[in-house]
Amino acid sequence: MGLIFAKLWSLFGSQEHKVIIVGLDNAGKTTILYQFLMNEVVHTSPTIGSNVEEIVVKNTHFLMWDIGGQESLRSSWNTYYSNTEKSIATSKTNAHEGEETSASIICSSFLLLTALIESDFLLQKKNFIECWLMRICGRLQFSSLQTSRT
Ligand SMILES: Nc1nc2c(ncn2[C@@H]2O[C@H](COP(=O)(O)OP(=O)(O)OP(=O)(O)O)[C@@H](O)[C@H]2O)c(=O)[nH]1
Ligand SMILES: [Mg+2]
Repeated sequence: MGLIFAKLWSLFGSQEHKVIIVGLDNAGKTTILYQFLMNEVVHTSPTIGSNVEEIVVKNTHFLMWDIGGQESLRSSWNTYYSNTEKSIATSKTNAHEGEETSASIICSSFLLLTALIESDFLLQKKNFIECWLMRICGRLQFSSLQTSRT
């Protein structure tokens, strides 16, 4: 685990990195963004367009883009992908549609969140992030991937 984190951290360096949070409407993207930022669950409304916030972990700046997931907005998702190094995917726990989420995005999500979990800054969010990851793993049957990374 430590080795994976070291490799990831060397990739991140001390620059600014663009991260997008994608998923279907009502999946919890905006909730996650502000949970990262404020460590609390905030009241949300459906996102029209996007929200963007900066999170600083040590010297690394993550520009987090939370993109609206309503059906009418999904055709614009690809416009957010330029210069994006990492994506965080969200899926509903009780919706069949969640399976549309691609495995590659889930893998990226694992890599980024594994790094964030190891950082001092987000240590207090460890339980929240782990629960969320397990939720995704359970939904998409990725438990073997999680095991292989520990
Ligand atoms: N029970 C439960 N509710 C959640 C969770 N995450 C988000 N919610 C609720 O789900 C609703 C939608 O959350 P949002 O974060 O606005 O969803 P979103 O993915 O940003 O939705 P769009 O902006 O429409 O794409 C809100 O009422 C949240 O409080 C969760 O983990 N558990
Ligand atoms: Mg939203």
